[in-house]
Amino acid sequence: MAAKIFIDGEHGTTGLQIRTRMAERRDVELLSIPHEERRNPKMREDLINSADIAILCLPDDASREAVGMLAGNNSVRVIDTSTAYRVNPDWAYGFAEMDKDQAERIRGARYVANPGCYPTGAIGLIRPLRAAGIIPDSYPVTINAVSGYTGGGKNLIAQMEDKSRDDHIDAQHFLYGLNLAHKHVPEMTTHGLLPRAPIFSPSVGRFPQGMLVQVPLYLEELEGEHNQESIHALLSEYYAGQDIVRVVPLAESGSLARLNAEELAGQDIMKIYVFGGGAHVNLVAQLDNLGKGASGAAVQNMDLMLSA
Ligand SMILES: NC(=O)C1=CN([C@@H]2O[C@H](COP(=O)(O)OP(=O)(O)OC[C@H]3O[C@@H](n4cnc5c(N)ncnc54)[C@H](OP(=O)(O)O)[C@@H]3O)[C@@H](O)[C@H]2O)C=CC1
Ligand SMILES: CC(=O)N[C@@H](CCC(=O)OP(=O)(O)O)C(=O)O
Repeated sequence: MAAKIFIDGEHGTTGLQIRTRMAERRDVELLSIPHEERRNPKMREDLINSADIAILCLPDDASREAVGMLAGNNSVRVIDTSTAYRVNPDWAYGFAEMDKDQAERIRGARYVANPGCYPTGAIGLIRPLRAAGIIPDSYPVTINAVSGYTGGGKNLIAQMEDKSRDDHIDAQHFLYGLNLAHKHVPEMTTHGLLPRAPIFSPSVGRFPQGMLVQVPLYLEELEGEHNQESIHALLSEYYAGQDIVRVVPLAESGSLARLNAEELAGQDIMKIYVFGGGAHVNLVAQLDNLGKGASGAAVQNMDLMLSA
């Protein structure tokens, strides 16, 4: 029998992309809410409680409200794409490749918190080196990133595209999160296995989908003797045996003069590059903020849960 899936927030940016990815599938039955009823609490509550898996594509507060609608229900499983539960130990963190047992945790979980787009890149770069003891506790980790503007949902999309709005943004590229307290920092710290918060500086470019996340490192400050090759070998081994997170061979990355933030738009994979050489390396993750950074990961997690 087809599994019943309800996407609460199906008319938003992340929800629509999940719906598109499931359109041709016969193994799932999508329970749908009409656009004009999308904020109707009674209808949402009925649909959430009728699903095998509810995928929440809502702002944090609305996600918490949706989870509250499941009081007394012990069967519906939840994937939440918001920030609300990402560092909650009762929820499995939905980044299947982040360590060897994570896919199994997701498969067996009732509650799965889908990672943020920036944390997917940052954790993907940092966690293997922290797990191996190569980035010491004292290392001052910094993360710089650029996202496509769909990362800000319907509101930012309208601000970027609609010139008639009072709050129209005409910049080609802007920094934000200038107080260095972006909502993703706790998630990067926890799942990056960092003993203190990294400095995270996000930015947005005038392109809809795509993302680059950079973690530059001083090799001499790492634990043990390291060079570009040894860091690359460690990451390659860490991500061996699956094909969603791909470590780009040094021969390929070494021949690049530029890296395009939009390269993986429309794809659900993430590529990891080890640039640099000499005294420094720059670890870079390239992904689609709506792919492995949101909707692609949600569908991957749903598939894991359905395979339990
Ligand atoms: N966009 C991205 O790249 C990523 C987004 N996320 C997260 O995914 C979640 C959804 O984001 P995104 O799709 O970008 O946002 P959007 O603003 O594009 O979509 C959110 C949807 O939720 C609906 N909604 C808002 N409040 C309520 C409510 N109280 N009850 C029912 N429906 C409601 C909105 O309705 P209305 O049309 O009326 O506003 C809209 O359809 C957020 O938590 C976001 O942080 C995570 C990773 C990446
Ligand atoms: C470009 C942009 O605005 N991006 C969003 C994060 C996108 C994302 O990962 O969303 P959640 O963590 O909210 O689920 C932001 O910085 O708030």
